[in-house]
Amino acid sequence: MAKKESFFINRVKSVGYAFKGAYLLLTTEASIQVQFSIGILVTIAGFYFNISTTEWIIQTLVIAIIMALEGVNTAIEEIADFIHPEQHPKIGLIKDLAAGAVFIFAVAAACVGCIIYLPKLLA
Ligand SMILES: Nc1ncnc2c1ncn2[C@@H]1O[C@H](COP(=O)(O)OP(=O)(O)OP(=O)(O)O)[C@@H](O)[C@H]1O
Repeated sequence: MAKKESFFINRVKSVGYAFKGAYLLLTTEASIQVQFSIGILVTIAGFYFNISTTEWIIQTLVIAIIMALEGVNTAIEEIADFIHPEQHPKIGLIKDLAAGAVFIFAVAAACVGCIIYLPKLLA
C-alpha cells in the first residue's frame, strides 16, 4: 500500500498548485490581465493621493476579490466547455450567470473607486 504523504507535504503541494493556477490566470486570461492592470493603476493612484489605511484595506480587498471572481468565472467557463463543447442554451445561461456575478462586483468596485478618488480629484 502506498504510504500516505504527510499533512505538511500535501499543504505545500496545494500551495504549489494554487500558484500554478494564479500564474496561468495572469499569463493567459485577458480579463484577469485587464483587472490586474487596473489594480496596478489604482495602487499607483493610492500612493499618489496618499489614501488612508482604511482606504488601502478596502482598495486591496476590492482588487483581490474582482480578480478572484474573474478566476472563478474562467474556471466555470472551462468546466462548461469541457462537459459540453457544443452550443447549448444551458451552457450559455451558466456562462451568462457567472459573468453576471463578476459584473455585479465590478459595478460595486467602480463605485468604491469613485468614493475614494472623486473627492480627491475634485478637491
Ligand atoms: N456552448 C455555448 N452554448 C451557448 N452559448 C454560449 C456557449 N458558449 C458561449 N456562449 C455564449 O457566449 C457568451 C460568451 O462566452 P465565452 O465563453 O466566449 O465567454 P467570454 O465572456 O467571452 O469569456 P472569455 O473572453 O473570458 O473567454 C456566453 O456568456 C454565452 O452567452
